[in-house]
Amino acid sequence: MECPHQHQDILSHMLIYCDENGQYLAEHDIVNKILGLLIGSHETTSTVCTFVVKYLAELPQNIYENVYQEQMAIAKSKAPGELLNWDDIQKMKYSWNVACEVIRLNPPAQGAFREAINDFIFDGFSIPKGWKLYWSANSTHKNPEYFPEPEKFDPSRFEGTGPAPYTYVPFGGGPSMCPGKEYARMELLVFMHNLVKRFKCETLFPNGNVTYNPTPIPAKGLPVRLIPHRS
Ligand code: HEM
Repeated sequence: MECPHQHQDILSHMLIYCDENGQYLAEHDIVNKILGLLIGSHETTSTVCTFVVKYLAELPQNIYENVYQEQMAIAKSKAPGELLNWDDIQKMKYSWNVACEVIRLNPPAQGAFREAINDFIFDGFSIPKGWKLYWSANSTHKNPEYFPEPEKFDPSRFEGTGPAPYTYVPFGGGPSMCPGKEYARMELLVFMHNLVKRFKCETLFPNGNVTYNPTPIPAKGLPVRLIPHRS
C-alpha cells in the first residue's frame, strides 16, 4: 500500500505511517515514541544549555572571552541577516570543547543498560552471559586515569584526538549510540553563538547545588542576569 509521506513533522509522520499490510501505529506506540523523543532530545539538550549558561557565567572569564572571540569572528564574517550554516558550525571548535567539558561534568543521561553477550571477568567480578549491566556516564567521566583532576573544568581535554575511546560517553557508544548527537551539537552551538553574541551572563545563586530529576538541574533553578554588550 502506498503511504502518503508529504507531512514532515514527526507526529504527522507517525500518524499517517502504515506498513506493507496497511497497519497504522497504535496510539500507545505513538505516545511512547513522542515521550521518548521529548525526554531523549529536548530534556537532554535543554539541560546542557542550562549548564552552558551557568559555567560561562561562573568560570574564570577567559573561558567566556575565548568563546566570545570565536563566535564574534564568525558573526563578523556574515552579511546582515545571513543565517549560520554548517561550515560555521565546523569553525566553532573551542566553543564545542567548552560544551563537551560541560557535558562531561554534567552528563544529562546518566547511563543505560546493556546485556552481556559473553561470560567475562571485570575488576575481579565474574559477569555471566545474559546479565543486564548498567554503564554510568558520570563515573566514567570522573575517572582520574582518563581525566586527570576530574573535577577541574578544562576544555583542552578535547583538543587533538581528545579522550580515549569509550572514556567519554555522554551519547553512549556502539550500535545504540545516540543518533541525535550531531543535531544536539548543532543546537548547542547555535544557542551559544546567539547567547554570547548578545550577552554576558551572571548567575544570581552562583555555585549552587545540583539535583537530578532525572537530568541534572540547579536546585534553585538558574536565575541569570543578562548583560547586553555595548555596541
Ligand atoms: C545533549 C544531548 C543528548 C544527549 C546527552 C543524549 C544522550 C543519549 C544517550 C546516552 C543515549 C543512549 C545511547 C546508548 O545506549 O549507547 C541516547 C539515545 C538516543 N537519543 Fe540521544 N542524546 C541527546 C540528544 C538527542 C537528540 C537531540 C535526539 C533526537 C533529535 C536524540 C535521540 C535519541 C534516540 C532516538 C536514542 C535511542 C537510540 C537507540 O536506542 O537506538 N538524542 N541519547
